[in-house]
Amino acid sequence: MAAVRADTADVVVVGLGPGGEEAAGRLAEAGLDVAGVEEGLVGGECPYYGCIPSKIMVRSAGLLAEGRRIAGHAGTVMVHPDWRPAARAVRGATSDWDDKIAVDRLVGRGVRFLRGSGRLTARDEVTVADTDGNEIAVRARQAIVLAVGSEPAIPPIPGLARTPYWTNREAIRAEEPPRSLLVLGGGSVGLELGQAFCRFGTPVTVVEGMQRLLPREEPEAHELLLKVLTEDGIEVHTSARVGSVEYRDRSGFTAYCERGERLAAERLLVATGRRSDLIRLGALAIDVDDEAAALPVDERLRVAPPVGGRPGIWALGDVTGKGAYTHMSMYQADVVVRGILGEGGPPASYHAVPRVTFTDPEIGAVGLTEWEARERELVVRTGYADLSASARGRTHQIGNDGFVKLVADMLSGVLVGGTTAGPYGGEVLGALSVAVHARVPLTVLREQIWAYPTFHRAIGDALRQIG
Ligand SMILES: Cc1cc2nc3c(=O)[nH]c(=O)nc-3n(C[C@H](O)[C@H](O)[C@H](O)COP(=O)(O)OP(=O)(O)OC[C@H]3O[C@@H](n4cnc5c(N)ncnc54)[C@H](O)[C@@H]3O)c2cc1C
Ligand SMILES: NC(=O)c1ccc[n+]([C@@H]2O[C@H](COP(=O)([O-])OP(=O)(O)OC[C@H]3O[C@@H](n4cnc5c(N)ncnc54)[C@H](O)[C@@H]3O)[C@@H](O)[C@H]2O)c1
Repeated sequence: MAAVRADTADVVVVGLGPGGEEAAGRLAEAGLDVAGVEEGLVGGECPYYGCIPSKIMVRSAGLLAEGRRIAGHAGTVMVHPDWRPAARAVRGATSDWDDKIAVDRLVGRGVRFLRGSGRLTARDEVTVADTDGNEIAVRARQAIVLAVGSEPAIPPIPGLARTPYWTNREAIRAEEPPRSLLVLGGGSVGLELGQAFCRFGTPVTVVEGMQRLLPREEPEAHELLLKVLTEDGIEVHTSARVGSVEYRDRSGFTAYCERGERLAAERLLVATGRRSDLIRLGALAIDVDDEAAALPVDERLRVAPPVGGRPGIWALGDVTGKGAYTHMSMYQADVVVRGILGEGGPPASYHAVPRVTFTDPEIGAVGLTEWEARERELVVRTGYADLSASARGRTHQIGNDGFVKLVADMLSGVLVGGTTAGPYGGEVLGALSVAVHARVPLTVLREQIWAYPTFHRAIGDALRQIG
């Protein structure tokens, strides 16, 4: 067995996804000796298997959909989908899943890069094992940052584990669209990728266990998506539990639902959420329950503060369970960096977390849903505006489905949440995000002039309903 080498650093960052890379780079630029540990690709899920390649696929699919909308509005056009340019663009954006550019960028910022799997082996120590079995035990003088992200959570459905199912990773690397696709999970991954493949000609079936698609968002978002996805040709099953899964080389996958449906497809995409592996991380070494769903953090993202000369332990990104988004990981990285450098500044605040599901129409949302606001016993009033009935909706014509829904707390007189669904729904969200984040008083918002005829003008229409 190879000997364990010993090393020290001011800061050890474990996991170099969007947040870990940002934190490591900034701390090194501030003059600290930073060891950055990554077992996969520097940059993490987002640039190689998540946000970026999936949005390239969504954009290519969106072009096809727009092309098909020309008929009856602006002439005639023959649309022949071709997956190859989309796959080529994905390969280009990911450098064919090679992180050399990212590693060079990181090292250029002054980070000492260690390729390997990091495991907590003491309160102040991370042991890094490379694929050859070599180990380095790195003792942190000042801080350890845990930024290990998440991986797909695979439900324990009988038969599933033995099959060659896809997760987002295989779907993103697809060299051709499947002949047919069964999607398990009607969340962001399942709906974005399902709709994209559908528009390239794949018959798609979505199976969602809860009553609604995007169950954490407003019910109106589900209603809208159910309508447009069904119009796209996607078969949607909600409140559907898959009891078992079978796979045969010739016929592909068959999923047997508990209420009797038998669903067959060439490919099965499992998109049922994410999990973080705290056992593999060695969380017990820092007295954290390694069966927990996330690392417990305080408002400064500390798992354990620095005490008695021992380094502080910080966490950021998906592993904190505060919202699995790249912007969350980057936001938390800023709080962590300020904490380690002793710069002060505001703690983390989650009252205005924005999120966008990049279906067509896009579902943007920020802050609380109506249900969440009522659960908190706020004095809730809501406003709703239908985009297709707005001036911009009427000029936009086909593809104008969408709505704006606002959630106000009348006691504090501010918006506490909202949803902007529709064409460019994620962009329209910007205005609402500012209002919820900055707690702009309703009295001030009501005086705002909303440009005519824009989609965001529907925010003004919905505000009038709140009164
Ligand atoms: C298909 C898909 C689409 C998405 N689209 C969007 C989107 O449009 N917008 C958005 O905001 N978010 C999106 N997300 C979510 C986003 O990708 C994640 O929230 C984000 O990547 C999380 O960043 P992170 O820094 O927490 O960690 P990750 O990106 O998960 O990176 C963690 C890194 O740590 C490494 N690691 C793990 N354990 C160890 C260890 N023990 N030792 C060493 N290294 C380790 C991993 O290899 C990985 O590189 C999408 C996700 C998916 C799957
Ligand atoms: N545009 C974006 O920002 C974006 C895009 C993709 C992913 N993400 C992030 O990645 C995370 C993971 O995405 P995801 O879509 O895998 O997870 P998700 O949690 O958003 O959705 C998973 C869905 O699967 C359902 N489900 C769970 N178990 C099931 C089962 N056995 N049978 C049927 N349905 C089941 C859940 O009810 C849920 O609706 C998201 O939560 C999000 O934070 C973000």
